[in-house]
Amino acid sequence: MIRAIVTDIEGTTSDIRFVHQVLFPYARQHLDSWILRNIEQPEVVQALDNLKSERGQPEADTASLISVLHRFMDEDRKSTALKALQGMIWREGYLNGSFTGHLYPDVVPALKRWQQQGLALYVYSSGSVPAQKLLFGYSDAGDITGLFSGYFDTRTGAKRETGSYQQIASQLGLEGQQLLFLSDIHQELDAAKQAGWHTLQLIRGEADSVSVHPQVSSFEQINPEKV
Ligand SMILES: CSCCC(=O)C(=O)COP(=O)(O)O
Ligand SMILES: [Mg+2]
Repeated sequence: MIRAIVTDIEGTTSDIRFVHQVLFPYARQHLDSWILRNIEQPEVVQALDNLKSERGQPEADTASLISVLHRFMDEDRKSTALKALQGMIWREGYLNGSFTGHLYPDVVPALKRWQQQGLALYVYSSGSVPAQKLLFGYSDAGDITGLFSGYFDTRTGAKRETGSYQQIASQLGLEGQQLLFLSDIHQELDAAKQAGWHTLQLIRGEADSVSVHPQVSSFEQINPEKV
């Protein structure tokens, strides 16, 4: 029996185009000036120190770190340091009204229904936990953070690694068979399935004929009692 649902964001609750055509360009456009303006903020120092560690370059200067961050953005690298900094930059965009977090219209009614059924709801995304809270806190449907009991990001591990799902299950005190993971990416679902989780693939756009996971095109089609 499913006790908790863990959802991906990009391509699952929210349009990939919002992430790739709104959020990522905003971070790219503001990255250099934002870092230089905030270089002494402890969370920025921490993220840049983490980037130096990720790169094995403890002596790297700010200019070379900024250039690494641009390369990571070009490659859509799920670097924890980049994701932390993107989240900090997006905060300004949400607060100044540049954008709101996109949600497919079927998402909030389903989340509310599942919560009323007694299921606990969680998020697992490569976006940092603060970035996840911003997207759901300043979403098209207003602040829906109250629907979630917790958030996981790459600090728990990469989304295509089975160990990440074992780690999340252990932190939630649940068995894999009590957990359902929703994602658009079959490699992420493969990793979750390997950890014993139930899986459902969201097909919001292009078909995925290689996937072995059950597929739906909307949260409306999901009945957690029948997975
Ligand atoms: C918090 S929304 C931004 C998501 C993001 O930064 C990202 O890289 C999406 O990665 P995911 O693994 O969730 O597809
Ligand atoms: Mg996704």
